[in-house]
Amino acid sequence: MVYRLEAVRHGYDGRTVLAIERLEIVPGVTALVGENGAGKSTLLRLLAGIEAPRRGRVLFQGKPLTCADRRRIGWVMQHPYLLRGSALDNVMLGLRFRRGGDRRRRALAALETVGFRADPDRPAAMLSGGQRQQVALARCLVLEPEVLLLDEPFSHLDAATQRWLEGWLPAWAVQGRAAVFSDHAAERCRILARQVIALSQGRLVPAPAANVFRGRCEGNRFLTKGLALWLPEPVTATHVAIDPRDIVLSLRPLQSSMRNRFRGRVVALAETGGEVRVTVVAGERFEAVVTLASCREMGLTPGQPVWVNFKSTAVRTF
Ligand SMILES: Nc1ncnc2c1ncn2[C@@H]1O[C@H](COP(=O)(O)OP(=O)(O)OP(=O)(O)O)[C@@H](O)[C@H]1O
Repeated sequence: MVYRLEAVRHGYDGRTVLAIERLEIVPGVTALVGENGAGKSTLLRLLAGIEAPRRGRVLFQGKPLTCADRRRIGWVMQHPYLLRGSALDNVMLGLRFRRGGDRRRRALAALETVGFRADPDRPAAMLSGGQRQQVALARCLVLEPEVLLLDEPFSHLDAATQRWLEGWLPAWAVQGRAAVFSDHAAERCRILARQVIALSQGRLVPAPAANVFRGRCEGNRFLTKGLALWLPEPVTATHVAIDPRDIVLSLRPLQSSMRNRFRGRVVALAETGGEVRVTVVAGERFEAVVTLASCREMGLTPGQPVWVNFKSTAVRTF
């Protein structure tokens, strides 16, 4: 195990933004997924040792994380800060305090590893967002870290570089190494990562971070702002989550045992790898995943009325 978090509470200005009772991160690729402000970057900063939690412990390879461990952990920020000078200067900079000669050769090799195709002597100020990400990644890799923490690494990359990173990340995170990245694309997280950590409002959620609604329980109903959902049994909870794959869309009310049925309207459709993610507003904003074939069969288009159906047992509470 690479990390273990125990009873961690962290926040700013007296506000708790992260509350994690227990979390273990294993070697390989781990994805952090959640809405804007869910706490992904905050968690990455704790894993990087840049900030210490207000309460609780972050263990790194079984021992409390210390400043000395920081040199074994590479951290690439969402908006990497590059210094003046060339791309190559930026990568060589990290090697200033490291032993071993031929810093230029090592830095060039790191740039090549991350697929940097521009002139290494090009001033950093003239690089694109994606190239800056690559330089920041190379600057980490040249220090040969055991762990890589990447904050939304895909967000500024063009399609080709995204594909490159999708292939590179799992290939790097082998032999005990760990890579943790945050992302908004739940699909990519599921494909790339061995472990997906879903966060919502600073808490771990036991489901993909889609269809997470806040509210209160009343018997075996859960009341959100816009809906009353059926639960299998009365519980106490402040949130519910429904896996998008547990939602059945239909053009007419279904004759079935599914107790949760809501009439709504399609607002967006996004195709990924033979599947379509359909966003429907039906009291709340739902995401459902359907096959391309059934999407075509139903003739789903934005604005179309549809029914959102799911079983009470598909509603997870926490
Ligand atoms: N330095 C800070 N000072 C005050 N509040 C902060 C600070 N950093 C983060 N926060 C707050 O903590 C919460 C979690 O923020 P965080 O950046 O970790 O979320 P995130 O999941 O990474 O979001 P995004 O996907 O938008 O980057 C937010 O409400 C944010 O406003």
